[in-house]
Amino acid sequence: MNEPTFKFAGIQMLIGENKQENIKNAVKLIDEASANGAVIVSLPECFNCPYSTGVFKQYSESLGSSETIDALSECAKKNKIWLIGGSIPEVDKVDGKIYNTCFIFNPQGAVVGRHRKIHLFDIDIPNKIRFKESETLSPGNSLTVIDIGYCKVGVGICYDIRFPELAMLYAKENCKFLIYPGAFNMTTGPAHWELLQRGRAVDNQVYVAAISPARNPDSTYQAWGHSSVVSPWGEVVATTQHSQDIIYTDIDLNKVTEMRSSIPVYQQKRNDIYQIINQSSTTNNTYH
Ligand SMILES: NC(=O)CC(=O)C(=O)O
Repeated sequence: MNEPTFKFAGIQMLIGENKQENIKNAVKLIDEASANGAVIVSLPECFNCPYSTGVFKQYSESLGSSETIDALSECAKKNKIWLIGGSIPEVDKVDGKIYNTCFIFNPQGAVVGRHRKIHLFDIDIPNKIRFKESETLSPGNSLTVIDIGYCKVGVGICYDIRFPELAMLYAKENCKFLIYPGAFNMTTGPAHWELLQRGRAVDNQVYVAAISPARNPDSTYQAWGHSSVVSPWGEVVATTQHSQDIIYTDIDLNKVTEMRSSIPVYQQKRNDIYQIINQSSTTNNTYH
């Protein structure tokens, strides 16, 4: 077996209320990750604004007139890296709806993917946390698969990780690496963050990365942090605590092949009993 290995970096950045400062911080940390050899880098969910339904509209931007997208495009091009641009509140120029959107850039700086969070984070855990993204956001309707040359990568945003069907569809599309910019909190983070990543990784025999903001004591939403990468075997191969940090790991595609040949669940699926079907258009390559 001689599959390629490549370096991934996840940026666990501190996010505040000042959009320009957030963008500046993101660019500085991406430059650092690239200088340390990362060829693919991911930012966290809502990296240019506070994670709060009350402010998404005010911070929202559209492709074609977005200082955030322009800065990320320039940064990907300068560093010649693949960039999974966390997420930002995106307003659609045609329908006016706001989405929680991850823009993805190739090493030439072109937007090659746009993942709009499919499953909105609507939860109510009595006396702990109530959050309703659907108060201001609309859900996306398609999967996002990017071929980065080394392998195909499937992208989800935060709550999307709770839906095994999405990860299974990505595996069916032959993705070997799933990346979820996310922002779990102090209630769900300790309970589910790592468990879900390990579950998605082992079920689908893929690498899984989940990249969080750093915890900001001044924020109304306290992010769990603990950005991590999990191998197809289910081991946590990179992680951190809750402060600003960059995590690095070598994504060794031999590990995917080894796992798939030693425990061949894909050949053992009982498609005569159950099936998982993609009913969306897998990727939408026309952006406005
Ligand atoms: N923020 C999210 O979308 C999801 C989350 O925090 C959770 O599922 O828990």
